[in-house]
Amino acid sequence: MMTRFGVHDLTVQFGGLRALDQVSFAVEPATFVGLIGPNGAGKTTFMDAVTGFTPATGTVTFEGHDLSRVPAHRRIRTGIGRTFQTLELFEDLTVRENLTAAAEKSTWWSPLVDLVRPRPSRAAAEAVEDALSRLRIEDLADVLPPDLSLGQRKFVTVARALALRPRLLLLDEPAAGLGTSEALAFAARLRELVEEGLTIIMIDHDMGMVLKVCDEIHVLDFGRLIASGDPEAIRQDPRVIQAYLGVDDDPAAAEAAEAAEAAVGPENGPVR
Ligand SMILES: Nc1ncnc2c1ncn2[C@@H]1O[C@H](COP(=O)(O)OP(=O)(O)OP(=O)(O)O)[C@@H](O)[C@H]1O
Repeated sequence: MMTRFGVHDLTVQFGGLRALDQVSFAVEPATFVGLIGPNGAGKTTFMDAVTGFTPATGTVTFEGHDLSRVPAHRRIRTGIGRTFQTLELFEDLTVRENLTAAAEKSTWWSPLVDLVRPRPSRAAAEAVEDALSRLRIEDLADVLPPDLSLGQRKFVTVARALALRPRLLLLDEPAAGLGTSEALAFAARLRELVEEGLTIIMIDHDMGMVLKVCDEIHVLDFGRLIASGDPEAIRQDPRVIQAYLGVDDDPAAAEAAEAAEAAVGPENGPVR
């Protein structure tokens, strides 16, 4: 089977700080990948390097193509989508209009097209309806963002990324701020997208959730990949436990360590 996505020796240097240090791994299609690590480990930098938002050395390959020299806006067109930690939507546009704005791939001639045909293309309109139905949020199509709950906003943010029909989706803390059960329900919906063929790489601080829904997990610490494996292997990996327990003056790390410990029980196997 062709590897859908891979990074090799991916490295990002910010002045004297090596935020990402020779990270290499491959991801097979339709896999749910978790990317975890303590604060400042380099997780967001990884997403930025993959999508071309930050300069990096090493290689990024996707579906047989080397994207390393491809600029950020063109990487999106190759089928890589992402969400950001901030949930910014156009607050005076409805959910459907927000998705449509994202789905319309702009080109140098699109302002001219807008003059003669100021309506979404059929392909974009279809992609929007498809994204709404895949996340089962058709009922939110005409709602304005200020009227959305936090949980609904999370779904809309993912739907907006789906409206560009990505085959690989990078999610940066998509469930942040949700309560445990709401986060798990949200992750279960993401899991369904993976079952339908989408590949997802998700950053999240909620170690318990990542261990429950992901097929494989990569752990970063100080920019280095310190462990890779399935949830069971990650649970038991001493370097992972050390990375989380080692930074005990960091409340988020302490919280993650507690979640990791709580997730060790046999009743916490992966949900499928
Ligand atoms: N533009 C930048 N310039 C300089 N240093 C940066 C820049 N962006 C990130 N860093 C540093 O790079 C390191 C990795 O940051 P990054 O945001 O990728 O970590 P993270 O794992 O996503 O952390 P968090 O869990 O807090 O979001 C940190 O030490 C951060 O301070």
